[in-house]
Amino acid sequence: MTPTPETRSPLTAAESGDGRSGEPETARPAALVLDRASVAYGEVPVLEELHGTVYEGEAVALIGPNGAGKSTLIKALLGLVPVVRGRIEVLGAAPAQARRDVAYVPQADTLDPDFPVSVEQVVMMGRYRRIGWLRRPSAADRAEVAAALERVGLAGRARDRFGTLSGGQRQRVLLARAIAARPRLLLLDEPFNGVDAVSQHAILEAMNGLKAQGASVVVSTHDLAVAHLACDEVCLLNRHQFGFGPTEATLTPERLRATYGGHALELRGDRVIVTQT
Ligand SMILES: Nc1ncnc2c1ncn2[C@@H]1O[C@H](COP(=O)(O)OP(=O)(O)OP(=O)(O)O)[C@@H](O)[C@H]1O
Repeated sequence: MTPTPETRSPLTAAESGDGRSGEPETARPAALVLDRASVAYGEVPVLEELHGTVYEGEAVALIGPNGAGKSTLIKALLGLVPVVRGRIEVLGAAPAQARRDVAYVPQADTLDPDFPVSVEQVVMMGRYRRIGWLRRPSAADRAEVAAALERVGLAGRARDRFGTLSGGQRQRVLLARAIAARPRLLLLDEPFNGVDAVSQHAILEAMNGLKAQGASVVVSTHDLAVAHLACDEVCLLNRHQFGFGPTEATLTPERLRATYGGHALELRGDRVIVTQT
């Protein structure tokens, strides 16, 4: 018998938690299809045999230890790291072809806080792909920027210098920049790292708002509460896939322990704490 894609994962199909291994439950188009995909920077794949689907208007949490390959998967969705086996489809196209409709908020804040630029100017950067670099932003572009800032709870800070904001607020500005691009798919790499509770709440609200508008979200996180509060699906990763499916059914202590492999792991409330590496 030819093994199903799930049985090639470290856990069997039944264990993998893919509650949707049969036909999709929804008629909505797929935003993201992983079809036994392996991803590699060079010869040796960093990620192998990923398999699952995320539909439009849904969010998926990528959960796994440091070095599991979460950022690599996000880069593969942007077409920056090659798929060497299988297939990844983003918004019905190859990842590199879908870039116009995908927005990305990277893990580390790559914008120098000392760079003399206002919050509004940072968010306007998200519009340039649509406006073109040579045209001046229109009133409609400024309205988009204002709406994006409103969505992340920073409506009153448009004129402030970016560098004067707290780390959590800067993260929200970068999220607003991504929202202003009107993405159909938003990729967030560890957006909650080192972020205060108010910013965390604002980011979650913004994610839910985008989903309500039909956009899809991929978010890497160590925080299981994020998965429960804002994600329909989880993808448990540690070089292989240890589960992909509806959040409640997939996030079991057994699967989390398997995902975190050789690390001593504690589940404190909704957080995964790696106590020993
Ligand atoms: N540009 C690169 N070239 C070669 N290998 C890389 C490159 N970037 C990352 N890797 C390797 O790929 C593996 C997965 O790294 P990745 O950053 O995707 O993990 P992660 O799950 O995002 O971890 P973290 O939570 O620490 O950011 C690691 O072994 C890493 O060393």
